[in-house]
Amino acid sequence: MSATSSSTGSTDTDPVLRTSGLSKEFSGFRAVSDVDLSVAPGTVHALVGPNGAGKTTLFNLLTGFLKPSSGTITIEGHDVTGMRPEQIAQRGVARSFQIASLFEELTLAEHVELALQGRDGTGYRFWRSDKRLRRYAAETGRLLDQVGLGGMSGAPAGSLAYGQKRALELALALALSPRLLLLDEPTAGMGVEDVTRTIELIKRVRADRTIVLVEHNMQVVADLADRVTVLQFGKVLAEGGYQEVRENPDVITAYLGEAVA
Ligand SMILES: Nc1ncnc2c1ncn2[C@@H]1O[C@H](COP(=O)(O)OP(=O)(O)OP(=O)(O)O)[C@@H](O)[C@H]1O
Repeated sequence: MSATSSSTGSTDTDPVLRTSGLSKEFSGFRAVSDVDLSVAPGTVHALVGPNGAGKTTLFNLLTGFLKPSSGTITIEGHDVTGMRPEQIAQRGVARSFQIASLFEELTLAEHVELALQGRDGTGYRFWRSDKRLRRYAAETGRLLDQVGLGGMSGAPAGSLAYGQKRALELALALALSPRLLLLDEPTAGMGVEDVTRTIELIKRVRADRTIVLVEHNMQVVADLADRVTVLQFGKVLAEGGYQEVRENPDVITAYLGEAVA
């Protein structure tokens, strides 16, 4: 016997995330069409594809921010189809937060402490919970260190540079101790140095978890992804290792089409 059974009845080689026939229509337009996706435990799985291929829509379906028109989503063997984002989060899934969700005047430490309170279900009552927040000080420090913001815990989020804000978002997602981490374009809008730093950061935090990332930057995909799913027109065009998919003639044609457009 090579795989151990967990309390959910799944094994450690079963997919962490699986979709079957997953589709999303917007007024009759199929943005995601019949997608079968299987994400193996402990892997970094990239979703790529030309503009408008359906990556963000698929990401939003996986995290419960959109409800599928048809098909199913299972996480660690549990059917989560149609569940709300917070119900999916309770299953050990976190997505990267958007910068818009940061509060300019709250410090980095306060952001992380609030995320930790949210994880523990103690609510977000930060205006009367000084004692509670101190409970989280050590964990907060560790998380900020992990994303390279250790020396800045008392700084307001509004004072951070763009790359640092993205690093803080990652710390907020990690605060939920997710087994499955979903990252939507973690390097979007970054300069070369921040991209390199983010790649190293994701390499550090990938231990003991599974990561799905939507990413345009092929260098990032090449460096990080064990498996790549290429989408086009809402459908899976190809899947495999990075080298395998980049040599796939259909993928080359899809990206050339985008370059010409
Ligand atoms: N809420 C919506 N209503 C109608 N159409 C939508 C909606 N959201 C997305 N679409 C359409 O669905 C298709 C897929 O969009 P999506 O944003 O998922 O693609 P993407 O691969 O993430 O693109 P990009 O790389 O440009 O971000 C596009 O044609 C888009 O216009």
